[in-house]
Amino acid sequence: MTATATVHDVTMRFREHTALDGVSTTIEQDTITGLLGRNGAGKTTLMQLLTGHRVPSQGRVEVFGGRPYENDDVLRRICFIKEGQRYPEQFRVRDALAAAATLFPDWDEDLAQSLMRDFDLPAKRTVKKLSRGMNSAVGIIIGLASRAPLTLFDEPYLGLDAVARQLFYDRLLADYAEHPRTIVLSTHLIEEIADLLERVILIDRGRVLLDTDAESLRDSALTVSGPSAAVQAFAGRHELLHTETLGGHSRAVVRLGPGADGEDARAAGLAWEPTKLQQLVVAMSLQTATDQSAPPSATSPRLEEVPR
Ligand SMILES: Nc1ncnc2c1ncn2[C@@H]1O[C@H](COP(=O)(O)OP(=O)(O)OP(=O)(O)O)[C@@H](O)[C@H]1O
Repeated sequence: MTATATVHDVTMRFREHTALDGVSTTIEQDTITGLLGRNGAGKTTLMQLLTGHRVPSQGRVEVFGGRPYENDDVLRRICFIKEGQRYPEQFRVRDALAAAATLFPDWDEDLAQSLMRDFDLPAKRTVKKLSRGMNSAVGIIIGLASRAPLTLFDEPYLGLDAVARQLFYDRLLADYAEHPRTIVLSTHLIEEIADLLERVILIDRGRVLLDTDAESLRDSALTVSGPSAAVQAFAGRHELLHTETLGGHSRAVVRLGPGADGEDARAAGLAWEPTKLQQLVVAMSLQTATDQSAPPSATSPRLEEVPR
């Protein structure tokens, strides 16, 4: 495995608030990584560090072997599409794309034009007259057509309808297959992108809860149901993440011990089904929420905006 980016024991503080707390991870080359987590978990902050928009309070971030902050050699290989990205108001759509074309050495104009048609974007309309979804489509087109060796999409969907989102996933996958590169995607629409992901990083309250390949993650948890006593006994042999009980019947999300699979649940007299990525993420995030009686922010007297 070759790393496109490595994050070594990174802490990011905004005055009293710790947005990232001792985070270490690797973004593997030519993979699609999903950056998941609840609101305020620290996803955008991590992306800002990877793209040189911020410098960590502690620790080290390396992208393409160098520190990204003010490092042109690294930054010209990165495309970062932010949530609700804005463009200069006087720009027409085609001006925004033309500006992007000058920024990214691997820009593919044919791809940009074909995506314009897919998303039905009017080239001559000024960006200030675009709907929210159309504005997001401009970001998605730039992100894909940049063919940047490291492309990050931070919740790129604001206002984008289901058809346009599906178009994004399809075109991303098709272009990635032909031109492998490193893609990081943060989203709350987990089930929609679950099949796209090769790696998953789950962040919760500034810490990494999960950092694994999507394949083994899919096999690592089961949702079991049956008589409460049997569910409890089964969960006791593995790791219980979440449970719901009604009458004498329980349904639980269980993280399996080594070598275990659905057959073990069946042998225990339980019905089982694979746990969807979204269920797993919710269960793990809720588990840490109940484990920690007070959220970290409760100990922060005041949150203040810290300018760059
Ligand atoms: N400039 C800032 N000044 C102060 N606090 C900040 C700043 N930027 C982020 N934070 C705080 O850091 C934490 C992590 O924020 P971040 O934007 O990284 O979360 P996120 O996982 O991207 O959330 P969301 O899914 O809601 O976009 C939050 O508590 C946020 O309020």
